[in-house]
Amino acid sequence: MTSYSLEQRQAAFEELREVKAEFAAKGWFPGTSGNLSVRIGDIRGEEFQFAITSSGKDKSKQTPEDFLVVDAAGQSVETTKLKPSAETLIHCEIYKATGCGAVFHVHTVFNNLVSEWFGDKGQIPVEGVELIKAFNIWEEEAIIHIPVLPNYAHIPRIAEQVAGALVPRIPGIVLRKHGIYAWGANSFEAKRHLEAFEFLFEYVYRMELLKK
Ligand SMILES: CSC[C@@H](O)[C@@H](O)C(=O)COP(=O)(O)O
Ligand SMILES: [Zn+2]
Repeated sequence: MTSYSLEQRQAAFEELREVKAEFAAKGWFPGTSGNLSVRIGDIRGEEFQFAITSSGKDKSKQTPEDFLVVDAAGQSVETTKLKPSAETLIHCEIYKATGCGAVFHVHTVFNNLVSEWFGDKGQIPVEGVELIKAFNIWEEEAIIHIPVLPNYAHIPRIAEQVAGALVPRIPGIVLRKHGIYAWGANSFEAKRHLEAFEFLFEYVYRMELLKK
């Protein structure tokens, strides 16, 4: 059963459309990769719905078939031929575990490089960089650790590990040699978090080279 209005659905699609265009301009959707979602309405018990990008589309193009609405199990709640993102179950797990309002996923060269460099350690350390304030971490010279999970072809296998891998104050999780999932209370916050993560990954990558 759906618990949102047509206006809410349209507003969610519009929000996704804007973020998608901005990320596309940064080159963050190579080869049809990446997926974006925003929750529509509140989480009611275990029930919630969210708008998500449809699978396999060129996310740098804007078309009338870019988004659809799914439920907490990742099933479409609308009669449509569109398929939700192949990684919808990961979004479901992040919404359930965090109660967030938006989840954004991109593949970039920097997130792939650092995920592999620190993959065996299971976390990417970031030491004393100002931009961690984007995560509302205000301690001076704080050291944070961004979790890295192994990447599996079978998405349910990834999804079942998400909740256990989350680190409370870090609004993101990296899949090794795949990409990052970042989230926030709404799309504004999720975007701020994702942009901060990508800045930090480039910083970490370049710093590792400087140390050599
Ligand atoms: C085309 S490679 C990327 C995909 O395998 C996947 O990881 C991805 O991010 C996009 O999948 P999608 O089903 O379009 O949401
Ligand atoms: Zn992906």
